Amino acid sequence: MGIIEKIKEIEAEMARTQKNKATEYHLGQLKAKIAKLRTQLLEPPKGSSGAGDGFEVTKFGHGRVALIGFPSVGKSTLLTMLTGTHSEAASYEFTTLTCIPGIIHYNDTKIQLLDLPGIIEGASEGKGRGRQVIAVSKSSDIVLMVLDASKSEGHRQILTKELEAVGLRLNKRPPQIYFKKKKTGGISFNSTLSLTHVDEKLCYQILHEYKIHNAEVLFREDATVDDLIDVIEGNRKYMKCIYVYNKIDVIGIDDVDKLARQPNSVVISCNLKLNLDRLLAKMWEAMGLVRVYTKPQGQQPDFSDPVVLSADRGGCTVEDFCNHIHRNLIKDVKYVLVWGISARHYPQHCGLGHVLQDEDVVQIVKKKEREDGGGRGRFKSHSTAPARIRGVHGPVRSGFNIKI
Ligand SMILES: Nc1nc2c(ncn2[C@@H]2O[C@H](COP(=O)(O)OP(=O)(O)OP(=O)(O)O)[C@@H](O)[C@H]2O)c(=O)[nH]1
Ligand SMILES: [K+]
Ligand SMILES: [Mg+2]
Repeated sequence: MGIIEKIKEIEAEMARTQKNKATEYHLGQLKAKIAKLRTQLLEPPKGSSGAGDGFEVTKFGHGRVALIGFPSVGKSTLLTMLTGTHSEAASYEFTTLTCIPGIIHYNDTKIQLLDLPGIIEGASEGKGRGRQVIAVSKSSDIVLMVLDASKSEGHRQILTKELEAVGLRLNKRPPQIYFKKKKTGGISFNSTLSLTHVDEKLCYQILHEYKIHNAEVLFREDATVDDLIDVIEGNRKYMKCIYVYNKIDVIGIDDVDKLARQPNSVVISCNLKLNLDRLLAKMWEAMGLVRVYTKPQGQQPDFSDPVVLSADRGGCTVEDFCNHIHRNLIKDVKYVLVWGISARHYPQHCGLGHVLQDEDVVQIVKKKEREDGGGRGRFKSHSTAPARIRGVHGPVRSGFNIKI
């Protein structure tokens, strides 16, 4: 029996089993069995490199966004609109057969947008190009799930299930469960609060299913069996997802309003060019990119070319910033001067651990080098730059006046 058949069989058994206190251990065990099989399913076949079939597109820019959706929801139309790169669009399904990259220029950064073939129910088990599409979406920073506003709301659930089946967790944070395998000592099970979904016995059973007999488990929230399995599997990818409802030109205003009010959702129309700026703003926000402008000593900051950092990819500290500029720079840095949202006063003297925020300005002060203006006190008395009020003032550069 193949892996998919085994999964189907267990799913059928779960559907047959009534949910109650007496069956919860058995159901938990079945869930773990399915999770293990799904992980097996994800292992690339021997001798293959994973995605394959022209789907490996070189990463480019400061972040990567994948367009995931059923066929003919308008993914390719959207890529063409946002990037200017042409991707064939047509009224028949599966027009796009491979991965097509484009570049969005936004807020002085470059974001790689990937158009992908449509996926359908069963994609996680290899239907259509599901496996390749999913591999590419895992390689991206966020997902735009493109949906046809005129079609069933159920599509969103189906796609979410497909992505969950391969270990993607959309708009969720990792469960607050500490888990560490040990060599000896048995299993220690603890929690910082009273649990309503999992007890010691159930936890033991799940661990047993994974042949884990020595481990430390600490629940820091009232997590579920699924959460526990996610933590044990350890291969889940937590990603932001924006639900993009396209084609609002063909539905009524009441329906548009309902869709627009859902969390993490944007309603658009490619045909009428409606709300695309809102989509870009949401996408940007979800990516959490941090632009840092460097200010050479004695000169105005260079506002044309930010160093782009990200908390998810590499971190946003002063140290990350320095390493971004040059990997040997760090040993010469005495401290840095920071202007912007992360600074309490301008300029703030900061060490390597200081966490930078979007649109901060940084001047590096090297060892054996005098800082700007000959000293902190004097510099401070000259710095009158007002803190930027988001959304009211323009970007920091316009309201920013650094005395040099
Ligand atoms: N009414 C309307 N139609 C749209 C809109 N955007 C795209 N379409 C149409 O929807 C059809 C499918 O568009 P595509 O861009 O090919 O969709 P896709 O998701 O890339 O499709 P596949 O590559 O086949 O998965 C085309 O006929 C488009 O013209 C829109 O905002 N409103
Ligand atoms: K199409
Ligand atoms: Mg397409």
